[in-house]
Order: sequence, then C-alpha cells, then structure tokens
Amino acid sequence: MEPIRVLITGAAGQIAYSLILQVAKGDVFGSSQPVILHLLDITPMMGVLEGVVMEIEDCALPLVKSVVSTDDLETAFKDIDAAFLVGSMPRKQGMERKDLLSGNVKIFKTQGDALNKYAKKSVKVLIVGNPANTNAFICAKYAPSIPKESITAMTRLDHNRARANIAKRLSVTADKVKNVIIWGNHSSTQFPDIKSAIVNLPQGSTSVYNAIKDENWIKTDFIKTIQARGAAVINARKMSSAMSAAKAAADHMKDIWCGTPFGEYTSMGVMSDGSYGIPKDIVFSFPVTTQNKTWKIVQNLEINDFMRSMLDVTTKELVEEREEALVVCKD
Ligand SMILES: NC(=O)C1=CN([C@@H]2O[C@H](COP(=O)(O)OP(=O)(O)OC[C@H]3O[C@@H](n4cnc5c(N)ncnc54)[C@H](O)[C@@H]3O)[C@@H](O)[C@H]2O)C=CC1
Ligand SMILES: O=C([O-])CC(=O)C(=O)O
Repeated sequence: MEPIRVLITGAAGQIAYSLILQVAKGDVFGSSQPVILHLLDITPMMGVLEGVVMEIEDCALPLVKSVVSTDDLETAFKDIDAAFLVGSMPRKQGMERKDLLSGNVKIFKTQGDALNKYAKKSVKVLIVGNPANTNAFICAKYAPSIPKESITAMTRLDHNRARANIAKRLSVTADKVKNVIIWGNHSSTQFPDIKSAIVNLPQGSTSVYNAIKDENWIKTDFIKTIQARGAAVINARKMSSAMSAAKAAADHMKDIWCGTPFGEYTSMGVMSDGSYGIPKDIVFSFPVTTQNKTWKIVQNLEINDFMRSMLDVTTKELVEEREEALVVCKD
C-alpha cells in the first residue's frame, strides 16, 4: 500500500507526544496503512524534536516509512494527506480558552495559507489548538483552495468526557453509551446534550434520560462538569489535558478516515450550513456521521426551549470570537 503523508504540528509538545504513537501504530489510518510522518515545530524546539524522532525510530514500528522533522512550513505541508494542527500555546490556570485567541489565531492564518499552497487538495485537517473552533474558521478562510468541509475542529474530547461521565454514573464502560452530543464551542459555553443518548445496560438498551431519571442533575451538574472539565484537569495537573486530547484527536481523525459505526454519531466542529438555525460561517460543533471521508450533520433532532437557550449562548460567543479573530488577522 502507498504511504500517506500525515502532518502533526506542535510535534515537540505534550499532545503530540501521545498522538504520534497512535498514528504511527496504525490506530488512526488503519493497521496496514504505511505513513510518512511530517513533524513541525518552531526553531527553538528542534533539539527536543530530534529526541522525539529518536524515540519514534526506537519504537521500531513497521508502518513508519520515514519521518520529516522540520521548522519549515513548505517542507511540513508539502503533499500532505492529513493534518493534525496542534501547535499553539495552551492555557494556564485561571484562563478561558478564548484568552489564547490573539496569540494563537495568527498561527492558523499562516498555516491556512501553507495548506492552500502546499497540501494535497484532498487533505483532511483537524484543528486541535485553542480556541479550536475559531482557529478552524480562520484556517479555512486562508485556505480557499481546500474545501471548507475538509477542515474540522476538535470537540471530541468533550464528547468522550460526556460519554465517560454518564458511563460512570450508570456503572457501565464508556463504549456502552452512544450518541451524546456536544453543541457549539469548545469552551465553557458548550452544550453537552444527552437527550438522544442511548445506553446498553445488562437488562437491555434504553435512553440515558430514562436510565438516569434525574433531570435536574442532567441540566445542572452534568453540564457544568463537562463544560469545566478542561479547567479541572489544569487545576490538578498544572498543565492542560494531553493524553485524553491525543486520544480524542485520534478518534476524530479515525472517524473521518474510516467512517462512524452504523447507527452512531459523534461530535465535530464543522462550518455551519445553517442547520438547527445556527448562523452560517461559524465553526460549530454538531452531531455528525461520517462516510467516505465526509461528514453529514444529523438532522431532525427535536430542539426544546431549554436546548435553544443553550445553543444561543454558545452561538453568541462564537460570533464574537469570529469578529475578534478577523480583526487580529487583519493586522
Ligand atoms: N481542542 C481540544 O479539545 C484541546 C486543545 N488543546 C490545545 O492544544 C494546543 C497544544 O497543547 P499542548 O500540546 O498541551 O501544548 P504544548 O505547549 O505542550 O505544545 C505545543 C507545541 O506547539 C509548538 N508550537 C507553537 N507555535 C507553533 C507554530 N507556529 N508552529 C508549530 N508548532 C508550534 C510549541 O513549540 C510546542 O512544542 C493548545 O492550544 C491547547 O490549548 C489541548 C487540549 C484539548
Ligand atoms: O482546557 C484546556 O485548555 C485544554 C482543552 O482544551 C481541554 O482540556 O479541553
């Protein structure tokens, strides 16, 4: 099989340290798909990156055909088939993710331009760096030759968190919980929604709502816990989530590449097409299914007044972030 070229930016950082192995072992693109790893970081990190490349070699992995490690955009983005755009500043204790906007969004302007110039037109791009939705919007804007649908933002970590939280409450493993939804921004305004979620209990399959039987908990503690989980990890670790973020990035790209399992949906930040009354031209997390490397928003879910008010809050924040990002990128 011909190798594919996979770019990971921020390759000397924390998330990449977990992500590279998953990609290199075949967990993302398939167990028989050879890869050429393109690893990008900034010039001062080239020494650290050299150590990462030594470790990749020492893993003795059969699928890794070669490794390109670089601080040069053209070398990094040349002919790539898939990209994980991770490289950017993480937040520290007490910050919101949007506090990173003015520093990080320009990275995604530059890298959008590099995608436009050097990547294969069929490239699939996952934006991980925060604020992920708005960085994805900017990246797509500066990569006009790449279809907007090919650039998605990561809310899979929130999705996995919601799944795991419900599973813990119901004393089952996370794989037994399906079709949770993260709506909106990867921020503390996100709306984790379990209205359509299903759980496989030993006595049979039922809705998560019926299994939990506590609407107040669902509407308050559950939502708040998922919204604030990233901050809780930072408070405990003094560094942001990395192992779980890398796993989520691998899950997201695997679903793009290989498709979602039949009857299941996932959550992805995608360019809004106006579904569910969400304005076009913001990158909004929706429930999606994937097939043939393309996503489709799950349609016709019922939105009640409570849900609409949650959607409105996160939409407003995304519109504000977009306006701020456009001003920053004009300079
Ligand atoms: N969407 C999501 O769910 C999540 C997003 N994140 C975000 O991912 C990003 C990376 O997090 P970590 O790996 O923990 O940070 P880190 O600080 O450990 O690593 C970031 C790496 O990016 C590099 N970098 C900075 N500017 C770059 C550029 N212009 N080009 C290439 N590389 C560059 C840095 O030198 C560093 O090696 C942060 O913005 C963080 O907030 C983190 C967790 C979850
Ligand atoms: O909270 C952060 O800054 C890192 C992140 O995005 C997450 O863990 O969800």
